[in-house]
Amino acid sequence: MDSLLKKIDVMKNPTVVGLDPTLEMMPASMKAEMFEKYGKNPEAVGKMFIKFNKEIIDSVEDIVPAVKPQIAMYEKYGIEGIKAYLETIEYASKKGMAVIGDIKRGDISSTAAAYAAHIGGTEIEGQAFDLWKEDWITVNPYLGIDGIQPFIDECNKKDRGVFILVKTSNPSSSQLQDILVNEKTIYERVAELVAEWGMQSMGTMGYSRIGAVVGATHKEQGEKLRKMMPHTFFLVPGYGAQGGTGTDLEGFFDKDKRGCIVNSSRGIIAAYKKNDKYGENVGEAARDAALAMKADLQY
Ligand SMILES: O=C(O)c1cc(=O)[nH]c(=O)n1[C@@H]1O[C@H](COP(=O)(O)O)[C@@H](O)[C@H]1O
Repeated sequence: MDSLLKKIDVMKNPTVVGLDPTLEMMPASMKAEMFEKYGKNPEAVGKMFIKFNKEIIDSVEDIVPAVKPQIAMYEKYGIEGIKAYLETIEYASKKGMAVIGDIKRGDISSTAAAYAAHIGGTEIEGQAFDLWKEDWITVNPYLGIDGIQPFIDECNKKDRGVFILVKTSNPSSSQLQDILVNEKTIYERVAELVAEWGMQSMGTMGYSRIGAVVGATHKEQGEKLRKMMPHTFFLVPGYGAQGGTGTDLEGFFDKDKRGCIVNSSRGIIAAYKKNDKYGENVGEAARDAALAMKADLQY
């Protein structure tokens, strides 16, 4: 936790660039080059994603503290996609960026323990393998603490962290998360549990390594959750493409303007498509969009 907070402080920028590439997002010349070299197949798409992500990372590494690759975008292309996911993580880590693996796992304890290899690595005959190398991952709390504890244990051992879904950014999040039970919504109850679970794992800067996902599209709920969870760090998706703005997020931060890292994926990585002046210059457009986001958050 402390290292992510320090990176944010040093860069004076509480944002994370979401690496959610799609085939449709790839520049035409990159598509043509990779299809020509590898054929029209998953390998070509994997190579495009690596090249595209590296361009983005190179263009923002000095102004943005973290990236959040969304594993679904890579899993869509099978093993070749996963290779691109892993190479992206390795590249971002080498550049000193924090990596939040958006994997949203959650299952019974024995299965969660296997998924926890994302954080803790895996062991074969006494030999340790750190296969995934994410610093943080996202997890789903629907199964309760036995689906979460294996991740917390590995985070505590390896000095890594998790963000647990509390109030998600999507329009139908209210369908389950806002149901009232004994005068509290489900998401408030989850928030209480996440805050309690986080007490096992406090850093030295006032925040736990057990964080919460709170959507930028829910201004009032975010403000309420900040008050309910003073030691829980928030991953805040939903900025930009989903409608969240800087002013919506003022109450998500604490009084020192800490406590959040705000994600934008399409709004940054596909910014080149929004203005003809960029042509296929993915990196320059991403940098400009990342700087505009920082300014919008008044950092
Ligand atoms: O856990 C997440 O990151 C997440 C939680 C949530 O409530 N809403 C949400 O949009 N996300 C992820 O954040 C990213 C948002 O992408 P953009 O809408 O393109 O900025 C996607 O990878 C989503 O899967």
